[in-house]
Amino acid sequence: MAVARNIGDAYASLKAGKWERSRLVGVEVKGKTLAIIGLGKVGLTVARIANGLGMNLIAYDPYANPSLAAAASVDLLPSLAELLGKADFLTLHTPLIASTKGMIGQAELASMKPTARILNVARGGMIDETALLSALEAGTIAGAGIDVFTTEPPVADSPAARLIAHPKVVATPHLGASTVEAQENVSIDVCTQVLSILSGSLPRSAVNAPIILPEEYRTLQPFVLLVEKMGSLYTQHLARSAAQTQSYRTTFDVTYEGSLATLNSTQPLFAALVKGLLTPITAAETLNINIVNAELVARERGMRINESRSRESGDKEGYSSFVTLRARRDPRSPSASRRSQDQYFSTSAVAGEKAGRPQRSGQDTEQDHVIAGFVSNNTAYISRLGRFSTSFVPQGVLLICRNYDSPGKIGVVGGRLGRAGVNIRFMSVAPLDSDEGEGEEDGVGLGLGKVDSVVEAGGQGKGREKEALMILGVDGVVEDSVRRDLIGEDGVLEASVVVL
Ligand SMILES: NC(=O)C1=CN([C@@H]2O[C@H](COP(=O)(O)OP(=O)(O)OC[C@H]3O[C@@H](n4cnc5c(N)ncnc54)[C@H](O)[C@@H]3O)[C@@H](O)[C@H]2O)C=CC1
Ligand SMILES: O=C(O)C(=O)COP(=O)(O)O
Repeated sequence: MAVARNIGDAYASLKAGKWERSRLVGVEVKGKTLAIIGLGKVGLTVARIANGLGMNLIAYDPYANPSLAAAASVDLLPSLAELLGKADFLTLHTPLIASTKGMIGQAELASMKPTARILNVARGGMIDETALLSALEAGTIAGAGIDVFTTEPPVADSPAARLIAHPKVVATPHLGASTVEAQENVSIDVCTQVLSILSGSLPRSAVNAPIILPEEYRTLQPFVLLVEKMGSLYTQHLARSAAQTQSYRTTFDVTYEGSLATLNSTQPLFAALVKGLLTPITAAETLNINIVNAELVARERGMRINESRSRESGDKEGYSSFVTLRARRDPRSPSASRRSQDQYFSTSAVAGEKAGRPQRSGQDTEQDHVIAGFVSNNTAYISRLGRFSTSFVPQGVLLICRNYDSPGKIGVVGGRLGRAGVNIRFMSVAPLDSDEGEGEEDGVGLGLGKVDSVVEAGGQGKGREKEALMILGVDGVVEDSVRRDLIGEDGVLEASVVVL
């Protein structure tokens, strides 16, 4: 605003005792084109404010999130060259890195309108100070607003110092973040993040992690919880044995479907999966898993995690985003060996690809264990557990029973828990998934270290009867003696207790 209305020059002139109204006529920003280089946190904030001022918004940022840009009414252009010729105001909001250093030099300035005004409040060095000075003097650029310089404070007589002295330049001594509120917010942000990382949550803005914008982070958050619970449920309920789990031979295919597939980064989900898989079998103090170290931890544990995305399935079970975790126990199985070692750690499979979609029915191998889930109203739900279709909130202590789908089972389980004084918070009966055949063992169950959930099989002789799962959310502890009592001809085939 100061550059558009010649505030710096006007201020100096008036203080010098002059009254120069006609020399200091400015321009409106309304209806003008604001070109933004770098549509990150600051760039997007600038765009939203400028939108309110009635400006047309264009941006160049090869890594920007197109949906966030569209939501802020910003037209993302494919090249810097296309952007420059259209700009009435050009504002830079990138970091100073190799690709941005000197990005606006003599040639770029020459390609701009002579009425254009340039702002750099990001980092000194992105605009060539000597070239800008010449363009202002030649009248091929109308004005500049500069908060940051190649050397701070600028050396006397340097191009930066001459820019500061130039009447067409509004200059400030790196004051972008210098407000009472910003300093307070920065302090709060730092403390909040230190606290959250120390308590085991994901870092939101680590410098050595991908950029995840706050909007994206909010979308991801409930899925982070879902995926962590899916991993934990897998380890506690579906992994076949502690020995196999601890050696982590298992290969995991995790598929994000629907709107989740459009996210820039799924690294928080990857980290949550690793954390969930390890939580039930790892000492708490070694569990500080986050987006920075998750891939390393997975590699060290020999876990093979293949992420893929699919934009399809928006209508799957009525939810717009869906996560499927498929565990393949033998990485050398035919389906696994098709992928190269490197691809196991791929975190960027092609959006819309069909390859990563969970394969159903006939294509499930015996060894594959499947857990699927979705988020509704910010709450995570499990929609498939092993061979069974279900819908429950994965939280707290759960007693999971596999039984023949015949009358009386609920009474047996309810009665035994009642006698043990265990309160049932909710119960969900899960039939076989419609794609599943009957009578196959699904390998449910397994006792795992920290979680007291040894499973025993009973009544195996009736293999042709249809089965179902009973999932009970309970308050407090289910003693192992109670769990064992449930297993038998009249009750259930398997029972396990998981803590989520
Ligand atoms: N003057 C001051 O006091 C302040 C300056 N800053 C500076 O503002 C800049 C932006 O900060 P944030 O928005 O928080 O950063 P950010 O990391 O959220 O956004 C930077 C954006 O630049 C984009 N980018 C990276 N390389 C690019 C390239 N070659 N061409 C086009 N776009 C590219 C990235 O994709 C990203 O969207 C930083 O340099 C920061 O240090 C930030 C706050 C205060
Ligand atoms: O946050 C930034 O990038 C800044 O440039 C702010 O700098 P400061 O913290 O005021 O020294």
